[in-house]
Amino acid sequence: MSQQRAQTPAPGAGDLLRAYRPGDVFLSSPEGVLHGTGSLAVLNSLDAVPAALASAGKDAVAVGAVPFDASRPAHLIVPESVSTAPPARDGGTGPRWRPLRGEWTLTPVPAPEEHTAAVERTLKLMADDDELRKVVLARCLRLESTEDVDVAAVLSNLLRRDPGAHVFATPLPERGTGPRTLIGASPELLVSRRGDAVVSNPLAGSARRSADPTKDQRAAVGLLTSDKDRREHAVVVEAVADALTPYCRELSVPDGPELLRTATMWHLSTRVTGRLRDADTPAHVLAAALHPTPAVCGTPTGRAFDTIAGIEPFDRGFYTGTVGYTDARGDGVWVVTIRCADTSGRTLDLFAGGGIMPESDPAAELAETSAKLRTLLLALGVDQGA
Ligand SMILES: C=C(O[C@H]1C=CC=C(C(=O)O)[C@@H]1O)C(=O)O
Repeated sequence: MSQQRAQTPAPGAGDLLRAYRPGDVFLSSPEGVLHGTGSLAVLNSLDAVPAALASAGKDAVAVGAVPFDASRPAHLIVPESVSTAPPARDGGTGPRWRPLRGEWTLTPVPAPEEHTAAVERTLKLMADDDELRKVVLARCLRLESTEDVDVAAVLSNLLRRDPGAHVFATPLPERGTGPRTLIGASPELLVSRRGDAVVSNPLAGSARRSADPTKDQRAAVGLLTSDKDRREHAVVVEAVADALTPYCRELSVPDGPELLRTATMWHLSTRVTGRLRDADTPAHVLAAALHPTPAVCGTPTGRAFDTIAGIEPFDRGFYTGTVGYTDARGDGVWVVTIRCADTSGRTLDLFAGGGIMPESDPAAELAETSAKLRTLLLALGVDQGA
């Protein structure tokens, strides 16, 4: 395989954003920005990453997406050329707002009342099965435009609204409607590895933010003190700690969650940190061990997975999978693929889900998915009910 090239002189985050074209890979996180062009290799499994990186040079990276159903093919790329930059900054220095052209038609799949009914069915299943503690149910919102979707503009708007999020755009296998892209702004770090330092930041438990500061603060305090949300969150932290324990000689799990805010949502958040037992364990191996956490699937994993397959009337595809990169040293960042869309041509499929606990209220769960869909809708300039 040819050697991957790195760009010099070092560019800034804004330069990389301006250079992005559909078909490229772009990942921005609080740790830095990565932009890859061209492709030395396309891999359909995380298992193929080490061999591909070994032949692509000492600074090579493999980057891309793994679907929710990890038994299905991943889509990972070893780009021909990779540029990196320090993190995108907050405080008015972000990219300018880029309006999208065209008129939108919105089609929810399933219809909102069917999602509520699906939550009710799930609650019934949980009532009949003591072991089924949590199931994450999602819905899809299909947007059709009268114009081709300007993916670079959506990426720029996501980054402008949420510079601290993990903002990503990565190509997916085409489906006959032109280049296809997975794009989003995830607040949830599945795992990062730098040397022997490991970090995972599970989220679960959500409240919609408000433009009114008093209401916004009330929503945050309500979330932090909600027993139901703290239990929903604890289930995820427990699973993350269990999955990382075999790989870590030290693991630190805070006693209780703190609040994390995005432009549209409050979340309960726990930052789990550790030190690797074997410093040769690469980032994507940790990601594979963690995925799918109960933030996107449920507890126990197998039973929740089957429940989702029996109830959700659409294919999650890459939504609730993981997206990220591993480099030739084994360092990398993998995030949970949420607050995202699968787009090609004039179509965007948006997704949002929420954790169903035995005490969940179906109407509140529907409202939570609507609030989460706003991350993408607002980046598209669509400010109407989802
Ligand atoms: C599944 C999603 O969110 C997860 C991450 C954070 C909070 C969640 C919740 O409160 O239910 C979800 O577990 C989504 O945004 O589609």
